Formats: sequence, structure tokens, C-alpha cells
Amino acid sequence: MRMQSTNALFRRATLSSSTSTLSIVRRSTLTATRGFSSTSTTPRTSATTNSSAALPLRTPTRTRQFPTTATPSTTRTMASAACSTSPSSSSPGYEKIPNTSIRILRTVSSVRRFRKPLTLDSRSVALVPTMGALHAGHLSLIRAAARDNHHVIVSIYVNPAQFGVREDLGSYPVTWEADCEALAKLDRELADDGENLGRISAVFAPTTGEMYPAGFPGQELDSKGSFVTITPVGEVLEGASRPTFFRGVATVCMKLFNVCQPDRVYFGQKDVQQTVVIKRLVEDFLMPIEQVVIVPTARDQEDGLALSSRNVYLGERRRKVANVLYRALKAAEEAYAAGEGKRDRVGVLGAAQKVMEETLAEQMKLSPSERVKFEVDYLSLADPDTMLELETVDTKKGGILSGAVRFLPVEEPKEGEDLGHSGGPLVRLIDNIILPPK
Ligand SMILES: Nc1ncnc2c1ncn2[C@@H]1O[C@H](COP(=O)(O)OP(=O)(O)OP(=O)(O)O)[C@@H](O)[C@H]1O
Ligand SMILES: CC(C)(CO)[C@@H](O)C(=O)[O-]
Ligand code: BAL
Repeated sequence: MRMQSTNALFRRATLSSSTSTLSIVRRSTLTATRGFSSTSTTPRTSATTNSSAALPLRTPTRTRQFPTTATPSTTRTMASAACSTSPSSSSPGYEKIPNTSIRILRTVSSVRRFRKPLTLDSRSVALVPTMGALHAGHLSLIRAAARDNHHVIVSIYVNPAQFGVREDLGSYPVTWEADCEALAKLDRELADDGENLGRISAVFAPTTGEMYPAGFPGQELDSKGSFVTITPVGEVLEGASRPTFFRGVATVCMKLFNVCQPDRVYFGQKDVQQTVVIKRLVEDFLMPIEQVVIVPTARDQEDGLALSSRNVYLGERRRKVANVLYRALKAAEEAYAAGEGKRDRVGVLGAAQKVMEETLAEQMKLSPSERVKFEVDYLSLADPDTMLELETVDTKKGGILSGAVRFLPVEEPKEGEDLGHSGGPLVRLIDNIILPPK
């Protein structure tokens, strides 16, 4: 594999729409928002481009394959994953996580029944939306929510609408039992810590039938259905690589907000573009949510890799190299901090690109049974409010450094090698660093 070194990776499209729209039975109007190198094999829809300085780092062959093709039935199984917590004869009529007061709510009507008296009692309610496979990053969101709210609802729902047809819906990790144990343990910790206003009151784990009454949601760009789209922010970067992703996220989050009626919602900085989309959703649709709280990215304490449910796909060999994106972003952050001359796009992102190239070159010196191959999807220096690419950072406003990397399946597995969840498919990881205003 060869790193390409052109100067025209990032091209900003002239966007066809700049407003958020709620569309019923709509055809998507997404347009391509990035140019690709001429060697790219993926056809892109045409877009008017300008010559925003670009960072190359794209390999000639661009694969968009995610590990497996999902089927609706897989999702239904996942969404209704069985729990060992069936109601006992002494139960109050709803499921609970064993030895806790955490209710397991599976229907919209049960959440509404739970929620109503809390409004009458002026109790504050926080929602922490997740797709399960809980890790310490999720727990930090729940801790933040319990600090400031009387009740915390954690939703666990693997939302099919945000997965593209070739993405990893079918193999997305589902760890319901472990999730329940983690929530029970955290709730005990919250009970012992006098600093919290509240605790975990409920887990909302709906089926797809509950969340999508009209039927399994379309995953194609031109699928019919009731969708929420947030543009232009949802079209660039992650939205360019995963064209239906933010439509799915915004749609499911609006549903979750409508059901749970939270006063505050909690999201992780790890998915920084998602936080910008959610803020627009809440503001533009006048949703009665007091605050969208963004919680810092939880990282591996040793090498800084951002915790992510998808890290389980990596296996041992790729895990050792997986922090390359974080190291690259740190180098860009340092270049930015170093001074005026380095606040332009080329100076800042060039530092990140160098780390990527050097790391790949080191890997390519190894044999196929030792090395790790990866491709950089994008490196970005963007405006914090719009996620549109910046030529220079206005230090009064700051910026967001972000990137996405695809780790290819290992070439020659060794005997007994840990290849990762689901056989170690291609795994795409994202990360970001916020450049704060100075
Ligand atoms: N390392 C992290 N630090 C802080 N928040 C995180 C971290 N990882 C995930 N979150 C947040 O947890 C919420 C639920 O995320 P999700 O369930 O998709 O987990 P994930 O680890 O991001 O999974 P994936 O690997 O699919 O991206 C989101 O708001 C997400 O930003
Ligand atoms: C916000 C979310 C739970 C919506 O499905 C998901 O995108 C996630 O876990 O980040
Ligand atoms: N944490 C974002 C969810 C997703 O990648 O599908």
C-alpha cells in the first residue's frame, strides 16, 4: 500500500442546502462534500468544489466496506436481546436490573408512564443515549448526568437507520448482560458518592418495532420514510464517508428525546460531529431540552486511544498501532500551539500527516505476518460550529482537529492470533481534539 501525496484531498463542496429539515417521505439531497484523489475507485456524486487546501493521505484504493451486511432480522434480535432479569413474583410489575432499583423499560408507553410523575414532582431527568457495549466512556457520561439530575435514563439501542447497508450493523457488539452489570456497579458507586443529585433510574432498551412504528427504517440514501436531516453539518466528514449516518442519528435522537422528554442530554466528545448535529437538532426544532452536555473523551490511560465500542474488532496486532490517529492529532495540536505561523491548515494538518506517513512506513518494513495496514479516510481542521473546513484558525474561536482511519484486516494471521471480535474485519475509528479559543 502506498500513501498518496497530493495536495488536493480536501475540497469543500458548495452545499445545496444550509438549513435543517424534517422531511416526511423525502429523497435525500446529500451531495458529495469532499473530493477524492483521481485514483479513487469510489464514484462520487458531482459537487462544485473550491480549492480549499487539502491533505492527501488517501490511498489509491478506497474501500468503503464495513465488515458484514446487516439484515433486519439480526437487528430485531439484537434490539430485543434477552435479559436474565425477568420479573419475579415480588417484582413491582416491571423488570429491573437484579439487586438494583434500575427499571428496564422496553416500550414507549412504559417510559411515558415512568416519566410523567417526575414532571409533576419537578424532578430533573437526564438522558444518556448509547448503543450498548458499554465502556468507561459511556460510564463517564452517566456519572456526569447523575451529578446534575435527579434521574438518569440510559438508552441502549443499536439504531439500524444510522448504519449504511454495507456497514457493521450485523456484527455490532451486543453485551447486554455485561452492560447490566456495569450499570448496577456504577449505580452502587453513585449511591455511595454524596456529590450526586441522582442515580440511574431506568434503562430504555426498545425494539425496532417500538422505535420505528412504520417498519424497519430504510438504510439507503434514497429510502422513503420519516427522517430528520441536519445540513450542512451532517454532510461533511463522517457524513461524507457515511452518507446516511447523521440522518439516522438525528432521527433516532429526536425519537428518544420525544419519548424520554429529558431536561438534559449527554453526549461524548469522541463523536464530536455528532455533538454539533445534536445541538443543531435541539436548537432548530425548538426542542424543550435545557442543555446538551458534552463530556470529554475517555482514553486508554497508557496510549491515549479513545475508548470506543468498535475497538473490540481490532485484535492484538492492530490494537498496538490503533493510537496512530491520536498521536497524529496531538502532533497537529502541538503545531498549532507552537505559534502564529503554524495556525494555518497546511502547518497544522501537515504535522498530523507526517505522523501518519512515518507510522505507515515503519509498518511496511515489517513482514505481512507482523505488519498493520491502515488508510486515512480524512484529517480535518474545522470550524467548531459548522464543521466546515478552515484555512486558518481564528484564535478567538478555536477549531476542531479530527480524523478517521480504516485499519485493514491483518494479512497473514499467525497461528492462534487474536484477530478481534467478528474475526477482525476492517475497522474504522475516529478521534478528535478541540483547539480552544485563546
Ligand atoms: N471514549 C469516549 N469518551 C466519551 N464519550 C464516549 C466515548 N466513546 C463513546 N462515547 C459516547 O457515548 C455515547 C454512545 O456512544 P456509542 O454507544 O456509539 O459508543 P461508541 O464507543 O462511540 O461506539 P462506536 O465504536 O460505535 O463509535 C455517544 O455520545 C458517544 O460519543
Ligand atoms: C447517539 C446514538 C446513541 C444514536 O444512536 C449513537 O449515535 C451513539 O451511540 O453515539
Ligand atoms: N458512536 C457513533 C455511533 C456509530 O458510529 O454508529
